Amino acid sequence: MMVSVMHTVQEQEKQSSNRVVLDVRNLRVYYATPLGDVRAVDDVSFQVYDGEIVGLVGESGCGKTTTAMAILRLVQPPGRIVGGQIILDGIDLATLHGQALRDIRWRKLALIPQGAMNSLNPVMKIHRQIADAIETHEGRQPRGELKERILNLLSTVGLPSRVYDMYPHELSGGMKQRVCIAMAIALHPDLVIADEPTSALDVVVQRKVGETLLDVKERLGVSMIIIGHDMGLMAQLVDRLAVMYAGRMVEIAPVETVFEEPLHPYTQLLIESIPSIKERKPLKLTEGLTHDLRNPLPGCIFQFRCPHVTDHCRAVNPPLREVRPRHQVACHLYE
Ligand SMILES: Nc1ncnc2c1ncn2[C@@H]1O[C@H](COP(=O)(O)OP(=O)(O)OP(=O)(O)O)[C@@H](O)[C@H]1O
Repeated sequence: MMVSVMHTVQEQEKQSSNRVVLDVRNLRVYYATPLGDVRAVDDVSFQVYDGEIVGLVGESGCGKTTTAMAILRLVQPPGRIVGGQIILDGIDLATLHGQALRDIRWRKLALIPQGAMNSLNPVMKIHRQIADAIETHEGRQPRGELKERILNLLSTVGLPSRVYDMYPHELSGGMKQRVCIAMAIALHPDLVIADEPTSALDVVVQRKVGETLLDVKERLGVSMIIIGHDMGLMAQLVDRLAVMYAGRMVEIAPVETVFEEPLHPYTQLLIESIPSIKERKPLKLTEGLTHDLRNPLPGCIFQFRCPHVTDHCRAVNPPLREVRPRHQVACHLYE
């Protein structure tokens, strides 16, 4: 009997983790410039499952932040969403405007922006800032309940209750970043997007903030997209890694697969370039030509740096294809 109950619970968990929370389809975001449109995000598709952390990686300028801002519908001019769907719990955010969009933000979808911890208000106590985030969306709350809720949030992100009455300057960088995480989860969103949540923190604190994010995911079951460069931190944190290159998604796979058996030549070079103290390896990934994002040539975007390039790669852009469950790659080598 006990076994069958446990089995049922496991089955339910398995089923719930098969639920797609966010489905990004063929997203295109361009920035208008005097020399033509920069295709910062070009036909990007990926899914985030319930209770999953997806890490978004790729070199500077490949379109990670633009993808995140587009999901939140926060792309600023000269940027604009040119096409695609951003389906969150069955609603296409790309079609929403005004109040409908404001209702979704924070309640269903929360952002921890790059450098969030430095934008806390220096003259406002922590509890007031978290209270503001709650009351802006839910209206005024009874004092006692609000206090209890804020203390609960602080405890969820591993902060002591004395932080409630403190000012930002009294907190370390890691503590401030935890306050930002508390604000992001205050309204129980389904999905949190964190843009480089550990940059500007020292290594030990980075790991601690990483642990806090994992803990929040496990306790609240919230799904997350974490943008970053640090592959070590990604290995610690994420379930799947999504690798972007020059505005395109080139591979998305379970994190162990990315480290052990990367398929896309760019992912392979990215993994081979991770420094190791045991084995001093030469840097495989050279700086090099990419497509001009304003004037992309036909074919694969990685053709100029790819060690396996063929004429077919120069002529035809490989679409993202599923090679195994939850593992997709955009490369002609795997057709
Ligand atoms: N306002 C703008 N006008 C023109 N091009 C822009 C603008 N903002 C971003 N871009 C271009 O869009 C592309 C994607 O930028 P984005 O900031 O999304 O990359 P990223 O991967 O997040 O980089 P980083 O890791 O440095 O934050 C880049 O080529 C960038 O130069």
